[in-house]
Amino acid sequence: MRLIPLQNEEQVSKWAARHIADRINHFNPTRERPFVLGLPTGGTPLKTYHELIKLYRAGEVSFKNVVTFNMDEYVGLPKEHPESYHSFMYNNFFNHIDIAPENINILDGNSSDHDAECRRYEEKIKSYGKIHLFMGGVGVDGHIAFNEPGSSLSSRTRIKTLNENTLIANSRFFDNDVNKVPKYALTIGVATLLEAEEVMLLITGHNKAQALQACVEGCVNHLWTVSALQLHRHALIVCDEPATQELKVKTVKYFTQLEACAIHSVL
Ligand SMILES: O=P(O)(O)OC[C@H]1O[C@](O)(CO)[C@@H](O)[C@@H]1O
Repeated sequence: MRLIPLQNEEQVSKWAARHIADRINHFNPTRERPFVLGLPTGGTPLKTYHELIKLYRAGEVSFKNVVTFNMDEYVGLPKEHPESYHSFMYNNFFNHIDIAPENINILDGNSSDHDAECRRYEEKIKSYGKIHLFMGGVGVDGHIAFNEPGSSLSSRTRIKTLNENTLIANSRFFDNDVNKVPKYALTIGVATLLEAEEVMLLITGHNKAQALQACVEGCVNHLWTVSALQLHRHALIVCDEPATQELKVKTVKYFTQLEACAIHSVL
């Protein structure tokens, strides 16, 4: 695991956007051999999307030969709803870059057969071989994608019931009315995420400090599904100072020193 402790959200988003652009450029994708990028929604990655758009406009990265897979989508919310993850992704990212529409993959939360939709998604990922880089965030309770506490660490893409913490946290996007938040979502599984070649999580803010601690210092535990990242060969956590509040000083120092002198293998 690499932990990149930075000062603030702005530094986190610039670092993460630069990392994604570097990975794409180093891969040198073509139509026949695209770069496959996994993407999240939520408040945390918003600034990273802004930074990626800036890099695209500056000619420093192109998404022409990039295929994307989103982590999750609410069940039963029309695609056109302003809070659907479809709307989020198009409004905040896809409409501003040169990605081909046919290269965008988002789970359909309105399909008539959710199990079949989840199987189709897994198959589609497999058809590209693997996801090269999956960016993610984390819930206050340590969930990755919508893998709520207690989710199997070997789970695949499926329908999940959202727990009360998540409904309350996400009610900020639904007029602060918890009853307006969809109760279910389709989500990639923990195992689906772990199969990506590299996983980069953005963890910012005081309210994510316990999740970061569980991820870096805790035991691998299904109650904090983010801790499954410890099983990944190339897990990368980019965090700000407020998120490190629950980590030991020794832990932060250790990872800071490592970054100062490490030689990173090329994936
Ligand atoms: O960044 P936020 O808004 O705190 O969201 C936390 C997490 O909740 C989810 O939206 C649920 O999937 C994740 O994708 C996200 O990382």
